[in-house]
Amino acid sequence: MRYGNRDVLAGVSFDVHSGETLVILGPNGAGKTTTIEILEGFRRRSSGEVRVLGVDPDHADEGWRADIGVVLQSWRDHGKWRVGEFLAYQGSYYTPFSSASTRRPWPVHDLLEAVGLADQINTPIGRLSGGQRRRLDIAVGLVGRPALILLDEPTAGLDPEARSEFHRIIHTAGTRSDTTVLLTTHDLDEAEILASRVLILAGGSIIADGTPQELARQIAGTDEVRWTENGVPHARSVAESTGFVRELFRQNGNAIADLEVHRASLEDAYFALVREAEATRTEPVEPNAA
Ligand SMILES: Nc1ncnc2c1ncn2[C@@H]1O[C@H](COP(=O)(O)OP(=O)(O)OP(=O)(O)O)[C@@H](O)[C@H]1O
Repeated sequence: MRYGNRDVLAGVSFDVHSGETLVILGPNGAGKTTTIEILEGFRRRSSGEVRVLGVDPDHADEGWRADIGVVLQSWRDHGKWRVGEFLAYQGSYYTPFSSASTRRPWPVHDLLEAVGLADQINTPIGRLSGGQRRRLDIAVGLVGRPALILLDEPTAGLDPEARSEFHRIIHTAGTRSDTTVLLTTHDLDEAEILASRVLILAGGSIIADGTPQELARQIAGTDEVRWTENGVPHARSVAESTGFVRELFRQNGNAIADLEVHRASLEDAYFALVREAEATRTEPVEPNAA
């Protein structure tokens, strides 16, 4: 993707498999929204190949669109509509695309129940709180029971309870078991909870691609195990903490107390990778002649 003479995405190449939850991480301006918008068909790429559910999004038809759910960073304003009637209206678009295997749309009452907005069914959208509004955005993304759902920062502005409800919705609530989810977030804990795979974008390129565990191990390398033995503190960095702890207990289980295992986290990996990518992009500074 190029704006003017500036490439904002270059050499970005990845596959997403059916049923996967792919989380795209990256600093501000990395190109996450641009990537999602190209996949949605909202933005025309400058060059390259894209197939989404087997179709080029730049030449897709209504049937393709009905298979895709979208949650944008912010939805257009429909302040005077009531929540229930707005969802029924959005859902009616999907009726012609209903089949025996995928009943469309998702009935309004059930969907509002699933996203925690059942009590707001008659509330005008303009009177929803920010978090309730975000739940509605998510409901709009799900109303067609999509095969693929694309979400741009879906949990921005949600309180911790709403956030964890959202995680539950993404995992289960009525979505098809083979639903593929692609989402962007700045929340590394969320990525660790949701992702079957993580892509890290920085400066318009993919700098990492793997499961959260693979990325954490690849970068941070080791787990930290701490314990006391007969009251004496010990600490050890090990590659595989489960086996180490098993052996520790086998050898001297009764003397061991205060066991703590700190596993290498996605957060450790994320910061290490982004720092490395940013360092290699920085122009070398001329040494001072003095
Ligand atoms: N219409 C546009 N014209 C020119 N440049 C643009 C346009 N839209 C986006 N960009 C640039 O493309 C780059 C990628 O932007 P994008 O919004 O995809 O990043 P992002 O990773 O989603 O960022 P954030 O985390 O802040 O949402 C940025 O440098 C941005 O300034």
